[in-house]
Amino acid sequence: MTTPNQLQLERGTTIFGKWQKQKYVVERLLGEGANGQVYLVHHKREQYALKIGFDVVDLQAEANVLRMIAKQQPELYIQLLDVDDVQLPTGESHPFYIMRFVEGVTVTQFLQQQSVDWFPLIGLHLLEKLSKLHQIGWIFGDVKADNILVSKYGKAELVDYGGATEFGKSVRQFTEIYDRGYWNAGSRSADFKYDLFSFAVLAVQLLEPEKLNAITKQSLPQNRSISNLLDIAENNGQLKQVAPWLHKALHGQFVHSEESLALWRSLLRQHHRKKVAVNRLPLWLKGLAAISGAMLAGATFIWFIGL
Ligand SMILES: Nc1ncnc2c1ncn2[C@@H]1O[C@H](COP(=O)(O)OP(=O)(O)OP(=O)(O)O)[C@@H](O)[C@H]1O
Repeated sequence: MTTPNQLQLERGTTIFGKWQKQKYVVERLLGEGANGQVYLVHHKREQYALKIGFDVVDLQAEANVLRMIAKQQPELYIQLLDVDDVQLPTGESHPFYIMRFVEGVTVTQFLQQQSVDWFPLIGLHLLEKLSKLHQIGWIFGDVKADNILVSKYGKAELVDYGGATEFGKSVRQFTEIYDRGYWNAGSRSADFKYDLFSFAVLAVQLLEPEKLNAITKQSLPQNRSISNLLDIAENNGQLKQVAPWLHKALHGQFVHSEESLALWRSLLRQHHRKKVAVNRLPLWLKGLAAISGAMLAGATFIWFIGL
């Protein structure tokens, strides 16, 4: 049996479905993970993503989840076009399914290529998607950088619904550092707060990767806690802007998903207003503001050491 890292479909390979008799032509590999490989393919002049797996039961379960969510929440634009098996020239049979091709690069690459200033807007798009999923009683489960693709203008999409789980069930698939249990902050039972927690860890990871890495490497499992994450956030300008949101998400204090979305939006608006106000100041006033800022910092320092 071929193992995940042995399978390699060359450009131009034709995938012919055993049962549905549809034909797909491979363009290139989009990505791979523990459950399979995802290829860009074309079919009747349209581009799609084809996920080919190694375990029939796992892939079928994933396809069933996609089908269910697509039906219940059309606003997520999930498409499941075909589910079938293919017999490769090696004689081996593999299950596959066809879904919408999501354009973009991973969120980590996007922030590196553009700027971390895009993070609040990308975060908003993601929270909107998560909230749509929560509305129908499902969580995404495996919120992590590799499962977020970002295209032009910071438009973010979730890929890999393999971890999607109905409220109340045990989370089907998760990645350690984004997991609430890993931080001794709650169970692995699916509720909307689970996704929001992972999103908060993701925020810290995207903006302070080294500091987060140091904590996960150095601290003993029993000593890991959300205060480690909040301490990092306090000392980062971008994270500080959304600190009230991170605090609530990490403590599991949001009452529903829409509340979290509304808070993120209002923090974004506040930040935007501040930026606009500073940009509108005449140059001489900006200088004065900078000087008074420095004076304020100095005064605060003197006040501190005087105590
Ligand atoms: N619909 C899609 N459009 C474009 N790229 C995709 C799509 N689905 C998946 N990918 C790419 O393929 C990669 C691997 O896919 P996926 O995460 O589904 O595999 P996996 O085996 O379930 O991975 P993991 O082990 O992380 O769970 C993704 O990280 C993403 O880069």
